[in-house]
Order: sequence, then structure tokens, then C-alpha cells
Amino acid sequence: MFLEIKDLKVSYKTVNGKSTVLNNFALNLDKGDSISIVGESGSGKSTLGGAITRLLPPSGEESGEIVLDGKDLLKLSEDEMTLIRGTEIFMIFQNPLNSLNPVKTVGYQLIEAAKIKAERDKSDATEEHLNNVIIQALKSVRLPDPEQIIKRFPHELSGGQVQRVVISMALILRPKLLIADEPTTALDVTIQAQVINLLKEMNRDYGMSIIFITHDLSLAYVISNKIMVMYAGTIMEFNGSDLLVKNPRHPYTIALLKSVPTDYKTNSKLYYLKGAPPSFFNLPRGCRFHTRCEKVFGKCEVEEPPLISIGGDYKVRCWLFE
Ligand SMILES: Nc1ncnc2c1ncn2[C@@H]1O[C@H](COP(=O)(O)OP(=O)(O)OP(=O)(O)O)[C@@H](O)[C@H]1O
Repeated sequence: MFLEIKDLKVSYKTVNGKSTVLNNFALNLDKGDSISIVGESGSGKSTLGGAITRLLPPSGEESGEIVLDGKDLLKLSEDEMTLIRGTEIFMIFQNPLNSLNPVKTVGYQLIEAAKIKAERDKSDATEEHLNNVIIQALKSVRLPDPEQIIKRFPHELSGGQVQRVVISMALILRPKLLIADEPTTALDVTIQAQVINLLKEMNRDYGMSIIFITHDLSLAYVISNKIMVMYAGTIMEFNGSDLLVKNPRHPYTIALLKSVPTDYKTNSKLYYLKGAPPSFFNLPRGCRFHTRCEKVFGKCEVEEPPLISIGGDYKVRCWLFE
């Protein structure tokens, strides 16, 4: 197994006390897998990314096991973890400026990434070669005028441009695991499609494993071979992308799928799921989703369902499948 997460617990200290966002969380990923984590805002998707990279904010604390290629990341020192970030794992943040140093030019930072990669591969590290590598990477993410872009500082670029610079950095570093947290939110739809295709190529051509974090099930379907649906910090359904979309089991997954607009020609009203996800300080008894569920029945209000197997590793957390 390439990535094995077991018994992961993540809490945040807040002024109202401690809130536990992930509890008993588990996830397995094979090499070359591309998995999407899908859920509404606040379901704990970014928290998972932060926990894997050990880049949670200071108020966050985590425990459990996150074993990547045989190493338990939660047991590594900060120095060892720094080495792993950028080479074995790379995270593209929702806010791309978080990934770049504001006082260094884009070119300087990309050259640093290219140097790390050349050292790791013991390949050509001449200035001319490194320069070619970064220009090529910027062209791959369809950034016009790469020679100009490399002279600028991150704040001199638009949000979409910065995001593409960060993606080009991932392209240069070719980590074993790429965690992309809503990487296309700041991009126009046309560029969004190009970036998604690029991520798919990275997965297919270099066998890079990808954890793609999104609230958009249709994007998840396009990019990943597996989808995990999260609600209020728990896994509600996990299945191969095709099966999850064509034969969704959990009422939450069904509601998410119904909310995806499919017919632009008719003026039909868009479906939306009523209500809002619960607060982590006041989780409902029983199934966390029961207050919004169309299929709710007695047991759902009293006991939280376990993850029930629907074949192999695939699971659903719903009493309907007991
Ligand atoms: N620094 C923090 N301090 C306290 N609570 C936090 C912190 N960061 C996140 N949380 C809480 O953790 C929960 C999960 O947040 P998280 O950002 O992981 O969700 P998400 O699914 O990624 O949402 P979004 O799609 O809006 O980014 C939320 O209730 C949020 O308020």
C-alpha cells in the first residue's frame, strides 16, 4: 500500500473549546491512484490535506498513523518532514499564495524546485537546463509570456496565474503524491479544463498518486478513479468513480449528484439540499446526516451507522445497507 491512513484524529483548539473534525478516519491509496475527496464546505476536506502534509494551523493537533511508502509521517521530525514535502508530497493549496514565498521572484522559486529535482535524479543541473525546465513547465500550464512571468513576484500575478505557477512547480518536482485542494477554483472554465487535463496526464504518465479535494462531484468524476464523499468529518461513501456516479448508494451522494446542473437548455429549477451541515460542537445524535436525509427512519436518529462494505474496499455509511 502506498498511503495508509489509520485512526486519524484531528482537532482544533478554539475559543469555544476543542472541536474534533476528523475521528477514526481511514484511507488507503495504491500507487498511481487518483482519489477525490468530495463534500460541502466545512466537511473536513482541507483538514485532511493539512493533516497528511503536517501543515495544520497552530491550533490543529493530529494523532493516528499516516504511512507513506513505509514511513509514518506523524513520527518524523520537522526536518525530515520538510525533506518529504516537495519531493514525496506536494500540496496545492486553495489559496495558491500560501505555496509561494512573497519576497522571491517566480523564476527564483521555480529554479529552486528544478534544482531539487535535478539533485534527486542526479540529472543535468546547469543553469541553461534548469531554465529550460521551468520555461517548459510554465508553457505546459498555458501561461503566456513565461519569460516575463519568471521575473515577477507572486503578488504581481493574478490568482489564476499564481495557481498555474504552483501547478508548474508540481510538474517540475513530480512528487509521488500530489494533494490538490480546490486547485481550479480561481481559474476560468477554459483554463480549468486544461489544468484538469494536465493533472490527469501527471497521474497517467508519471504514475503520480493524486488526492483531489473538491466540492464539485463532476470534476471529481473527471479526474479520479475513486471518490470519497465526506459529510461533517466522516466518510459517507467510498467507491470507484464510475460506480459512485452511476449507482450512488448514500442519500447524501444522491443529493450531491442531483445538485449538479446537467440541462442548460431548459429553465428547470436547480435542485439543492435543504439545511446546512451541523456544527462540530453540536453534532446530531445518530447519523450525522439524518437531519437532512430524505430516507431517514428511526434507527438513524439514535445510532451512527458504521461503514458498511458494498464490495471490496468500497463502503457506505448508511443503515439502509445494513
Ligand atoms: N484553524 C482552525 N481553527 C478552528 N477550526 C478550524 C480551523 N480550520 C478549520 N476548522 C474547522 O474544521 C472544519 C472543517 O474545515 P475544513 O476547512 O477542513 O473543511 P473543508 O471541507 O475543506 O471546507 P471548504 O470546502 O470550505 O474549504 C470546519 O468546521 C472549520 O470551521
